[in-house]
Amino acid sequence: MRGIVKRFPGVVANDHVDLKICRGEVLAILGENGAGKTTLMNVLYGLYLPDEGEIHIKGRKVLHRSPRDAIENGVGMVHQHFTLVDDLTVAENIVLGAEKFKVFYDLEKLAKEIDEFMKTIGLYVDPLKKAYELSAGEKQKVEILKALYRRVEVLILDEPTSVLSPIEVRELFKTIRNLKSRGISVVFISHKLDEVMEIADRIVVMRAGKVVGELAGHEATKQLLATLMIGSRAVNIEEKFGKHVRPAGKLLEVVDLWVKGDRGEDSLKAVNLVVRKGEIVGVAGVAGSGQRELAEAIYGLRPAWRGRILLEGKDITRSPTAERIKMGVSLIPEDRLRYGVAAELPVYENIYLEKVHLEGRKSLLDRIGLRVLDKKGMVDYAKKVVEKFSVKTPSVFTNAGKLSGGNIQRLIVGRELERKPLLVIAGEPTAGLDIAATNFVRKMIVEMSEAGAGVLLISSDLQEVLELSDKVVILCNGEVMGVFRPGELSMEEVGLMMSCAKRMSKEEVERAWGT
Ligand SMILES: Nc1ncnc2c1ncn2[C@@H]1O[C@H](COP(=O)(O)OP(=O)(O)OP(=O)(O)O)[C@@H](O)[C@H]1O
Repeated sequence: MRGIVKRFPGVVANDHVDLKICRGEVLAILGENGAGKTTLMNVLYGLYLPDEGEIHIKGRKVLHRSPRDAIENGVGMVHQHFTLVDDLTVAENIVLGAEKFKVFYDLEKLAKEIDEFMKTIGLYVDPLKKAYELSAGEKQKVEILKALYRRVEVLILDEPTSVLSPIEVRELFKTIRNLKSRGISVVFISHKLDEVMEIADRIVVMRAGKVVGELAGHEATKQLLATLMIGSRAVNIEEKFGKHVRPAGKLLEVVDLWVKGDRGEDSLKAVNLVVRKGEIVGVAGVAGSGQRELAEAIYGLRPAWRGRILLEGKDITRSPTAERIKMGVSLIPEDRLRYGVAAELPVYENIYLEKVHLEGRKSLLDRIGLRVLDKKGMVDYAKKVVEKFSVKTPSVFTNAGKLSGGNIQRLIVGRELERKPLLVIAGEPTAGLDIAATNFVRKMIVEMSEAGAGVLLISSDLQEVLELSDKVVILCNGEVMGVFRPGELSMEEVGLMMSCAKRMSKEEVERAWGT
């Protein structure tokens, strides 16, 4: 890629970028939120036409007007948000849209063909499973297989590990090494320095739309990478967050909670849970163990068919979400693009969304159902949140969907924390955030708890859960496997519980909640 320039209203996302990708290498692209990584790869993948610059593949100048052009030229991309069709099988998803795909086909024959294809690649998912039955790791495998089926030679993975459990990350790395040995080039976008240093042959660092540094994987140190990414500003890459407050009375109590998942299965079974004022309770588990359903049930987005949810002793099991918000419950949803923002609304309206519930019915007009919004007040408030949480956006009038992934996350975290909730349900609050923003959000969460709020911290980053939480609960298959304080169990025991291979007795769990 030579001299790539891509401008959006108010920002130069890529500012004369040169980038070389060699055959059979793993190239990592690092950079702070909004540095321009995804834009550059979207240009390569034909999602955006650059304003200036050229792309050459194997010495030939190409023009990628659409992903179809890119795929034809051997470039594939797996986005952070998967694009599989839920109701189709793995085999159908892999061939869907490929040139060889026919409208009429024999599913069994197709499955057999795909079965063989997967075996030659060394990457396997049951071809007859429906996409909705797959775990995040399996979905990602299917996305990779989909690209490989189209014979791509360059595979772009945008933050591929942010949705994976530690075991799935190991598997992905095995896959990447396997692809490399077959001469396929992998572009790896990530914020996790350990992962980048482990897997990358070469690392390119971007800052404010420009490439500011390049080094070989084996030369990299965390400090070096952080300095390149952030420039002269100092950043503490291993910042620790100690908590100095003792949890007080019960804030949230979940009693014998049973909740159905999207497919009617029991995704939470007899879950008991207590969050005290000033306490951070971490929820750990392999993705898809019931974490999302737990968050949604407490926030009122998913009904409980058995059990009770109490907030400060008041039964809110059947209360609508709006009422829970008024009572001080706040949610940072894990699927931020789908549930976190209204992409077509400007930043300021997104920030104000929940405050509308909070302010109640003030005027007469309000009471007859006509709400008068104070636009200047909304804009001023949004500006304050944007500044405090360093949301990078051309202005508060820009549509939220136009922000980079990390900046959307900052917006949501800012909106939720700024209204000083009583209970914060934080789903993957630091996924996709750069080092500075991760530190900032962790610090905010600790500060909120120190100010007396209760926090339910749901995170697939086990290190994060162990570091921040007063107590940790492990979910597997929708059941509580254990409750403990960080340090009380070995990592091995934690791992066994995460895979349902070990569970604490009922009495032990009850005792742990009681303390
Ligand atoms: N479709 C778009 N319209 C307007 N602005 C955009 C669009 N896509 C990206 N931008 C802007 O371009 C800049 C670079 O965004 P990009 O998504 O490439 O960053 P990134 O390095 O991938 O960040 P992150 O780590 O947060 O995902 C940001 O300021 C973003 O707001």
